[in-house]
Amino acid sequence: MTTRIKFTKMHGTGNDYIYVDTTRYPIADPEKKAIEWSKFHTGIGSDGLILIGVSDKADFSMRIFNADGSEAMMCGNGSRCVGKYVYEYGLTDKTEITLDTLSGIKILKLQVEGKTVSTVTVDMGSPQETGEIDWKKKYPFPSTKVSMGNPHLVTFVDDITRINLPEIGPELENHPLFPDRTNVEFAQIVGRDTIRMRVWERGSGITQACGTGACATAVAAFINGLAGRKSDVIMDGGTVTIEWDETSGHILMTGPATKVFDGEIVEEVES
Ligand SMILES: N[C@H](CCC[C@H](N)C(=O)O)C(=O)O
Repeated sequence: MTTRIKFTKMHGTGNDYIYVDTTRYPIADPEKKAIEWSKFHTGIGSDGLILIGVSDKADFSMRIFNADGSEAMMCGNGSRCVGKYVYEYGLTDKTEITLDTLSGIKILKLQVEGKTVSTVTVDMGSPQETGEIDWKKKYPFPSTKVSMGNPHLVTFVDDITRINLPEIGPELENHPLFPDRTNVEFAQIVGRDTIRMRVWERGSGITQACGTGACATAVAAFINGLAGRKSDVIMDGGTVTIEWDETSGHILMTGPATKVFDGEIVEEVES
């Protein structure tokens, strides 16, 4: 017997995922499929798998699985692409959408040009925890922990090109200080309210961008007096604008969402 699963490949500033509408194509074992389909040479190739579903608390739900199969609480770049998907594939005609995630309900505002969604602003809620880490002699820099529902470790350096991310990324991701591991961001202030950031993502390694990581970086920059409440975060795959709204305390992330292609997975299953 064969199963057919239609999917859409999308990216937000280069952070690419496989998107499946589980109202039409249910996925029984998403952890396993995320590992299998994310592989570049034997699968589709992506940073992970995102499942779009229904919710009794919001317009839609989103689940995100990293390339190693681990499920995360939230995906900033992914949430923008979900907004684009549900509008362009006719699941809604609303341009303000609520999205149920493991880190709570997020509000998406779609910027529409004709029939396509070009950019999305996501109300990411408030940062849930911050803290400073002094590594003492272990590392020559302090770091800032910021939770956006998922854990981030942000470190500011004078020259980001000198950071060996493939080496230090997994070291910090798996440091004993972080029982659930952590996402790892290195950042450099390159102008007024302009931050260059690179990321080693928990469960996916180096990605082109990280939406929650950009939020965490902007929060850490403001806390450390390195930027104002609104800043542009420039990542390998593109730039997002982050605003820490003073009145609500919420973080607003605005950035692009791009569709790459539609595909179909046809799998033989034992009957
Ligand atoms: N690797 C992250 C999930 C993906 C987040 C990122 N791609 C984003 O855009 O926020 C974690 O394990 O918490």
